[in-house]
Amino acid sequence: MATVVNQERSGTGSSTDRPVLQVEDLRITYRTGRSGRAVEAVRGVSFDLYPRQALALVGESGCGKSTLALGLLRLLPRLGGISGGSIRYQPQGGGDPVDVRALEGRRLRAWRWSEVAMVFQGAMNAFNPVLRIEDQFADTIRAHAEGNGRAARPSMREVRERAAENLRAVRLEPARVLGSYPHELSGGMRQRVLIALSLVLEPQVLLMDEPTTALDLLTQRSIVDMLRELREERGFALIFISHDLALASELSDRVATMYAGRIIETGATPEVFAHPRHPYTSGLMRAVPRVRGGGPGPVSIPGSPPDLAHPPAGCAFAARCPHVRDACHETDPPLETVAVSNGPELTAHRAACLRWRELAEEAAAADDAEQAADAGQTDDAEQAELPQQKGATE
Ligand SMILES: Nc1ncnc2c1ncn2[C@@H]1O[C@H](COP(=O)(O)OP(=O)(O)OP(=O)(O)O)[C@@H](O)[C@H]1O
Repeated sequence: MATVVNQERSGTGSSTDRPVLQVEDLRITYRTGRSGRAVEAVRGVSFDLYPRQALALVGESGCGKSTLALGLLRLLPRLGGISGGSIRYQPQGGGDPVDVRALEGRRLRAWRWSEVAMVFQGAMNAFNPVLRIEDQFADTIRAHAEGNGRAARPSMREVRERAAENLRAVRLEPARVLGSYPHELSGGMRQRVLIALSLVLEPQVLLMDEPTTALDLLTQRSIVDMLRELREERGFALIFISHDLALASELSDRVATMYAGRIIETGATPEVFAHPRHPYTSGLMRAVPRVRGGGPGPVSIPGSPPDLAHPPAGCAFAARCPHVRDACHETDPPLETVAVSNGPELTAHRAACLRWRELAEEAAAADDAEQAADAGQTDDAEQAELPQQKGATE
């Protein structure tokens, strides 16, 4: 087990870093309807997040990504709650780890935002529409100063200075933005302001739900570049939720595919996308259209995720899996280490599929056959060209 823990160390964090967040067998349950029927939306999720690491959570709608993020921040709606497992947070510069499940009241509010902050989906709804941007900064900075028992209330000048510093960090002109109302800014600017607001208390972890949804492609591009630079400059770890695999591949060091409330595949992002070992991850990748064309067109995954009020026996993906066998309906496979990448990002690649070994062998054989066919075609083409070239020189 000790080796697996070491292999988990990954991303840009060094192997001597301690995880900033350790999530162990986390379970989150919603009570729904009059009967209070239980729906387990997160069903035993474990992962370690290292300083400076960026982890992408991918998967279809309803797989539990947002519930997991809200649970990590203890921001679940009233009918939801953590029903099992643990979340441990390691403060920067040492100190005792924090049991996040045990935080309450003032301590919880002080921890949120100043240690772990979240940028929610939909930049407009996250603002108070009647407050200028500088007042939104003032609210955040002052609320946390009070929460931490600071005697003097930060002055508006201090607020403006801190806000300006953070706005410049997200490439916005403070003079243009501070006095504006949210509706006076473009979508891309609002998203940048939200990122600046979430970073103003210098959290160690930033959670983002769909960081670039509803933005045009060029704006998405600049937000992605900015996030990458900011992470390098400030050294926070990032967890982001995305439906967009291209974004995940660009912005994350590590990816976790979620399905029916579980992580069913995880590993260093380049390794997982080059060699997906769970048929669900492969299916998600095949469902993405290729911008440059070539190769087969996108293929959707038939069916939809299971109803978590009645989770199926065995593998939750079995009903939709093109490689299903009878055993898949009986056994719920655990995450198994399928490969270890020994590059700068030492990470265990793990997948929860009974058939991963066979499928990996089949995929390797198909790759070999394809390469042999390509080589054959090249030889044929060269042979076909030779007489012409000869003819041309004669
Ligand atoms: N407020 C709620 N009350 C009851 N059940 C909920 C609630 N929110 C989510 N769920 C249940 O939890 C499951 C996971 O939902 P969640 O929103 O976390 O998924 P998601 O992967 O983040 O989807 P999306 O990408 O659409 O946000 C849903 O299928 C639903 O059954």
